[in-house]
Amino acid sequence: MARITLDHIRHAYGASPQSDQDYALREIDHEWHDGGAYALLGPSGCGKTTLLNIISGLLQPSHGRILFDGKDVTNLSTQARNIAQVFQFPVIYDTMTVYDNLAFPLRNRGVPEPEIDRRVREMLEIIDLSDWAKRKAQRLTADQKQKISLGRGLVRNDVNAILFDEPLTVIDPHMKWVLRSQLKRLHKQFGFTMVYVTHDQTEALTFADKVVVMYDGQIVQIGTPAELFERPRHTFVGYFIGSPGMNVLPAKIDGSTVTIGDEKISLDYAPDISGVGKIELGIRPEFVRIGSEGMPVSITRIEDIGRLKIVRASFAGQPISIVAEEDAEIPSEPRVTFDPAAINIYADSWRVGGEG
Ligand SMILES: Nc1ncnc2c1ncn2[C@@H]1O[C@H](COP(=O)(O)OP(=O)(O)OP(=O)(O)O)[C@@H](O)[C@H]1O
Repeated sequence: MARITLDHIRHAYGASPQSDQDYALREIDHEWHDGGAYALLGPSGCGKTTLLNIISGLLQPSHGRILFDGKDVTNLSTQARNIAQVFQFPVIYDTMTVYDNLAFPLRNRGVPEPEIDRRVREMLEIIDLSDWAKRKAQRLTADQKQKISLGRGLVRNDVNAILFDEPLTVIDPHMKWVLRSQLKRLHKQFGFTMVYVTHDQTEALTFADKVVVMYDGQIVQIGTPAELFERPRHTFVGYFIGSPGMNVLPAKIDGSTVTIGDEKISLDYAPDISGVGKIELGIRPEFVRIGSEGMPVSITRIEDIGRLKIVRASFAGQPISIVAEEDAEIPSEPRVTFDPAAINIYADSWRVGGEG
């Protein structure tokens, strides 16, 4: 397995790019740990597949280098980089048996037959296809075929990294959950370096130790699920992670006092906002308390979601979401307070000040 260094990578699909907008990937400069499980998460078109293809060698970046364990592999093919890939749709040999499909990448590398047999049988157990080993792959369902693709990616233990591009799209919801848990277990057991592309936050947050959030051709934050929830570095991370997403309210700041409409909130620090245009306060709906204390709100709608309810309201002329316990009493003249430790201040969309 390898440590992956993305050394000042940029990529434009068109010739002679002029501005940032012409780049599918703007500058990316990061090092990913050997044995880490990373999820690349972001909306359609943000550059996830472009970055994955640069790591695998399917695409040469317009600028920068990619290194595996410090060795420059920018000009090496996928095969020479020794990468396993699992794509959105199954890539298997229909006319081979399930067993032979799994054995294929090992036979290709000259692994001795007894070792192949041991590893293929182990993988058949993991993907729950032992009873199907002797069947031709063409008779299988789409789910089962994709399980073979996953198995083919995981059966080799000599790869530098395993890359997954939305591999569970064709899998039914219950099986998705099962396979995701199995991937996580395999990662713990074998310590593969894994990079997993998805636009589904649940998938990213359950699979990865580190989630790489991408937006508009940039990595806006790399963090644990808890870090992304508690301290979103960019307002996009706040909106994108969490359901409902973070409340982001236009604000003004004077020293340590934030003003939203006519309401004033004191911080225990004075954010450095010199020379910045747009100021916003971010607070997650889980950290807004509703009751009879604090600043007035007017309620628009209440959505019951089981043990909790989501209150949609208007605060200082701005829409705001609040998560409350199912049995929380909401007074006829409701008011809100913000948990001071959960307030984030953003200057031109990037978080400023405060610890963490
Ligand atoms: N072969 C190509 N030629 C030109 N532009 C491309 C090509 N492939 C991707 N792009 C553009 O590059 C940008 C990033 O695309 P990319 O496929 O990497 O995003 P993504 O985050 O993987 O999206 P999705 O989730 O829809 O797959 C998009 O604006 C896309 O239109």
